Amino acid sequence: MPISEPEAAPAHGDQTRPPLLDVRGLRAGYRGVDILHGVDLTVGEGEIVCVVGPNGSGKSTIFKALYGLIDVREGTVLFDGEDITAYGPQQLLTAGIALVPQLPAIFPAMTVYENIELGMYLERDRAKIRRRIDEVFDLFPKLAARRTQQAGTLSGGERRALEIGRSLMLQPRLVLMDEPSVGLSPLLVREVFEQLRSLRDAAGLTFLMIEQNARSGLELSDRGYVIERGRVTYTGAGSELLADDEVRRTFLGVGKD
Ligand SMILES: Nc1ncnc2c1ncn2[C@@H]1O[C@H](COP(=O)(O)OP(=O)(O)OP(=O)(O)O)[C@@H](O)[C@H]1O
Repeated sequence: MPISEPEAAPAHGDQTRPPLLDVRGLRAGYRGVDILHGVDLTVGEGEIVCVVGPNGSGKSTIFKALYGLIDVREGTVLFDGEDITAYGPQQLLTAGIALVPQLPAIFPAMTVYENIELGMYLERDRAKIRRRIDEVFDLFPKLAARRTQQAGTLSGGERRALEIGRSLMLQPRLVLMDEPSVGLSPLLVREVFEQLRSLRDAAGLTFLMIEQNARSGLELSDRGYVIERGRVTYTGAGSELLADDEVRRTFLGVGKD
């Protein structure tokens, strides 16, 4: 639906509580040029929210600004009510926000177990690390079965699961995912999103992702935002956006039925 209309209630997330992530009037860019022109975006606890938009519309810039990799020039970012606008990556991790990058970030010659362990590389308490790895393996039985296998031998979907699993070592509440579908077949994309849903259900996690693949991103998320030229132009439940003629024509290359 167009941004001027009231936002649809998401299928998940407690609407009686303030959003877990509340981005207001975000303005950011590179050198003297603004790329984001006042982006508003919320993510409720337990939601899977996806940001889609054409190439160069500013999706990655939103993540860079949220993750403290570029300066926020105007606007605020609240996380569970805490002002995290100026936080850098380490502070964000401590606050409970993890980032799963788009580029493959596994160490192929190390085992699955060792790769997961790296998610807590600053921790010295071995017993604590082992406990947490067991908890992560409980959430990812397929990885648990491959704990001694070299990570380089995993399938694309399993590698993505490994990256997500490692990001959970520090027990984040919100996981930012940069294009989870990149490099995966449609079947594996579905598998990864199903994994996100079960993590949401089993561990109460919340996900915000950016996706170039607008169709699968919107199909598989609770709610979506469409970004065009650094502004939110549509928002609503993923299914509503997919059914919207204008969104379909503009982003999905589908004519009016
Ligand atoms: N480091 C940078 N320096 C200058 N301009 C940049 C930089 N990174 C991105 N841009 C510009 O900012 C704009 C938005 O880029 P961004 O990567 O956020 O878009 P995107 O929506 O993620 O695109 P894509 O879907 O192609 O990944 C583009 O015009 C891009 O050229």
